[in-house]
Amino acid sequence: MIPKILTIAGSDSSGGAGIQADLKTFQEYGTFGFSTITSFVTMDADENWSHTVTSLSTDLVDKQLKTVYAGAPLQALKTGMLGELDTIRLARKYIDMYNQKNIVVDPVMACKGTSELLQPENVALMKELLLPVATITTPNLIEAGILSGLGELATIDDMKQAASRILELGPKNVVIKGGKRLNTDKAIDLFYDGDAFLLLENEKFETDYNHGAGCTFAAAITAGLGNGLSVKDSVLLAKKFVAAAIKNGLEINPFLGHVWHGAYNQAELRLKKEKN
Ligand SMILES: Nc1ncnc2c1ncn2[C@@H]1O[C@H](COP(=O)(O)OP(=O)(O)O)[C@@H](O)[C@H]1O
Ligand SMILES: Cc1ncc(COP(=O)(O)O)c(C=O)c1O
Repeated sequence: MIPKILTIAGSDSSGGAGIQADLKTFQEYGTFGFSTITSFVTMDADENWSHTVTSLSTDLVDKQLKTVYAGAPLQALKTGMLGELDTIRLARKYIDMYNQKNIVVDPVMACKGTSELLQPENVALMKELLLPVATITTPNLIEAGILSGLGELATIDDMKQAASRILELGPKNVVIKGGKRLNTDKAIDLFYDGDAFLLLENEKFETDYNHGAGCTFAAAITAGLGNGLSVKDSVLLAKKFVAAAIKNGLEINPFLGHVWHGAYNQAELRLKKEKN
């Protein structure tokens, strides 16, 4: 049976991040995507692409979750941008009610290109209710600094310290995305399962077309878990998947460029075609 995967996240109408990134990625992984939308992120072209986040009522979130969980069990769940505080409570309620496994918590706190934090008051509740049940959490460098309480992270050693602190909050695994922000030649992420640190590296691409990279990476890990891969293998494959998506990023509008979620499979297909 095809793995069923749910994303509880915000909608990015521009198509690169949020729910849109998640569903595209789930599909690329051959899994069946479900969604519960928590909020809408809209961007204003007259205001230099400034972001506005409008949250959905908790009642509507509840109705979506009821719909999703009415069917058979879900093999994996990803959380992204969470709207109201009650939405976080609801997510936890459904996780407990349906004994949900394979939970990826992407602790989305800000959109790329904006320094302003999105719903900072959510961070405390996410720490309290979602991180303790997470199979893995996927903070970027800024989010890892905030979750760990260590502030600015500048080195791999800083990332290791942050990873240890984040694991104390309850998730079974953590991957901190050094990505473009870490001052290294390669794009380096740090995976930690409580036993050993593993550095994941790939070429750092010179591109600004990276909108949606974080969502795509977390969605790929979720779909890997849903497909039955181990946590480590899911992370290793997701790193390749998102690297291809960034390498083949697309100019979408005058303000930003998106990762191309279909790039990894298209490259595979091309290779297969060339072999035949
Ligand atoms: N310029 C880049 N070249 C290669 N990989 C990158 C680049 N920027 C980010 N990545 C990778 O993309 C994934 C998402 O990271 P990042 O963009 O930092 O997340 P977020 O969108 O949450 O800030 C990570 O695996 C990171 O290493
Ligand atoms: C709904 C939503 N979720 C998450 C993000 C974070 O995106 P990224 O994957 O680029 O970090 C954004 C950014 O615009 C968004 O609109």
